[in-house]
Amino acid sequence: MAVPKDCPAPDVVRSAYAQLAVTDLAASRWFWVDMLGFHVQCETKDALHLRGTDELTHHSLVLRQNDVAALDHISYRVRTPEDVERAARYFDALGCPVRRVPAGKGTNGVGDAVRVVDPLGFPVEFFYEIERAERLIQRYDLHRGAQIARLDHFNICTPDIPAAYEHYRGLGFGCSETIEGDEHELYAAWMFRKQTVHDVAFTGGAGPQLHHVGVATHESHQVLRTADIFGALHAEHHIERGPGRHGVSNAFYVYLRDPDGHRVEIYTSDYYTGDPDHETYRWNVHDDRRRDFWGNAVIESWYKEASPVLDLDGVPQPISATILDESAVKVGADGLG
Ligand SMILES: O=S(=O)(O)c1ccc(O)c(O)c1
Ligand SMILES: [Fe+2]
Repeated sequence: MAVPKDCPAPDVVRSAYAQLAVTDLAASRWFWVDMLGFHVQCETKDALHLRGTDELTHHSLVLRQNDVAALDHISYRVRTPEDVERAARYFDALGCPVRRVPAGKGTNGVGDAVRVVDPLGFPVEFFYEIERAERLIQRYDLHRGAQIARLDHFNICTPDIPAAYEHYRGLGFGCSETIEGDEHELYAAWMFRKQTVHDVAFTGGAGPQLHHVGVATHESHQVLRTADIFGALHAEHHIERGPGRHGVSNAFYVYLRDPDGHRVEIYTSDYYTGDPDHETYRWNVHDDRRRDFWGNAVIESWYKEASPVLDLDGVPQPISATILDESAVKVGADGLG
């Protein structure tokens, strides 16, 4: 994937928010607010703007009423207002669809933004300005459900993992971990701008599709509590995978599916990646501990199901078949192959 020579990449600070199109806003409110404990920063007749207890900006998740369940866009915050225009020029030079979204014309609370369909087919927004929000870190009286602290990452399904890796390297992302074959074929990668394991990760599969949104809690007992709450309310069918310990990232996790099937990971206890010479940790695809450190199998829906994505006009995008994914090789504990 070529990197434009005379168009510097925008300086991405972090994964900032995901905007999900949902078919029943009330049912989604039950899942994301009542059960998971996201805080409602702003509610309109057709959208909810939510955030975690540690987040000081307007939102990290937007749920928008729509006739189709899909990803509206993922969004990265950039370091300066000038980086918003840099993003427009960079993606324009890549030949991608680019749309400038002035403050007030896009997502509530967000200032001037640029939305693109990136070379992998994903709708992605870059912004700098966003409304500030009240500090809730020590409002323990308001911490409920899973006690979500903040958005941590996006995981995207794409048929060409090496192309995804090259695209995000071009945006200046580091690579913390990979899953590779015996000849170093790339099956998955975790990439970062903030100094943790990832802001974005790639799962081999038909794409472009959103695999999941990863949200962080402070401690593993909150991951366990999430599973207990869903069990207590006989909503256990929303639990898809885990709780467990990841090999990659070392995080403690549980995956849930929301009423539309959007996947969310409750995730905690990964690690620091901020040194300039941070080295990528490489897992072999045949290592049964890579996805679950205790060797537990990964349910097939986790590999095969994901959310479609919309283009800049809200039209669902076609998905292309996989070039190479883990199910193409015997992967032991996953029970695939
Ligand atoms: O299942 S993996 O250990 O590969 C994994 C690691 C980190 C994640 O955020 C994830 O979703 C999945
Ligand atoms: Fe994840």
